[in-house]
Amino acid sequence: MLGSPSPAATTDGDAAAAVEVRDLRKTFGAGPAVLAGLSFTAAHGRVTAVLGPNGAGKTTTVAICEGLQRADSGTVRVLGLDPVHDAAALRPRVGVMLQDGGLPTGVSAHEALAHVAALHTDPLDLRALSERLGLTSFARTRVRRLSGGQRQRLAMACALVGRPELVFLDEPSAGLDPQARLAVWDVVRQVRAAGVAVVLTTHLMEEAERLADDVVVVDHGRVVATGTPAELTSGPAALTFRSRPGLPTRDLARALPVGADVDEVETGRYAVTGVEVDPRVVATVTSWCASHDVLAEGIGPVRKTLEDVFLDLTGRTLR
Ligand SMILES: Nc1ncnc2c1ncn2[C@@H]1O[C@H](COP(=O)(O)OP(=O)(O)OP(=O)(O)O)[C@@H](O)[C@H]1O
Repeated sequence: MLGSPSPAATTDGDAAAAVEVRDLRKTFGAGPAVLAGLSFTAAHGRVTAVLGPNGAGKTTTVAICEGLQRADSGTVRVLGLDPVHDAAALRPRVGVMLQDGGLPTGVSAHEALAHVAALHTDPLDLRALSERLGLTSFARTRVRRLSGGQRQRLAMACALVGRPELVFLDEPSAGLDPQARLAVWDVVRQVRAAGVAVVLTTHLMEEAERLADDVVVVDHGRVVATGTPAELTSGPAALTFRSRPGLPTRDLARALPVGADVDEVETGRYAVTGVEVDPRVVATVTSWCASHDVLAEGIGPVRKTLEDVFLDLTGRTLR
């Protein structure tokens, strides 16, 4: 099976987390704290997606877990080991896909992958892996001539070829076309099914929603929410409907139970929030519309998406 961890690999107890990060703090020079007490765990055999606005500290956190950077304080255990002191022991057990690829540029894509495979005792079958990730059509192309998306896929193959127990994927589908993205998601699901822990960063809410078992939302160097996508989006639904623009929303809110808010969320689209959407609330909105000669179309409850939750947690201001 694609991605089955090397039989030679040993796991430090199933109960222990694959990654355990406690109270990480990091400041670069005289700048503000990039990590301000960040803690999370990632479990074996699950996909953990780390989300956060630009500059939130995701890449820095992952780089510390990979042993590429050091925190000022806090603890990190990766497969029960210290990523800096135990780097040699972790190297064959952890796959890393960096945002900038970190690949040799003067060799062909196939040579680069074969080189990484040769560093491992029981690498995956290169042909099967290349086919899964669609590398075959550019296997003879020099890495420096690859497109961004081709390079991404090659970097992912290099991260997986050694049958790691844990793999870090930094924005694995950034810049990929829809076909390649689906191929990458399939591969992630396969390695998870083989028991591999996957920690990925992403800006794609759809990716997190469809792929992640656990989501960690980071902002300003701290974790602001964790949970499964279902848990994070399980809050009360909004009642939405379409009608003519400019309805007197305050007047409608006054007709509803205390705590209800009514907003025109986009031109001619309204959302009632702040109250449980029950039949009485729907009836109140409908009868208010009737008494104001307002036709409400498509009225019904709508659950929050992960993007709604993300924007609620991290705000709408550009970073
Ligand atoms: N080597 C460095 N020297 C100085 N500042 C740095 C360094 N590396 C990261 N930073 C700063 O740390 C902050 C967090 O960066 P990081 O790359 O971890 O964010 P991120 O959440 O991965 O963002 P993005 O989504 O844009 O990739 C940023 O403000 C960045 O400028």
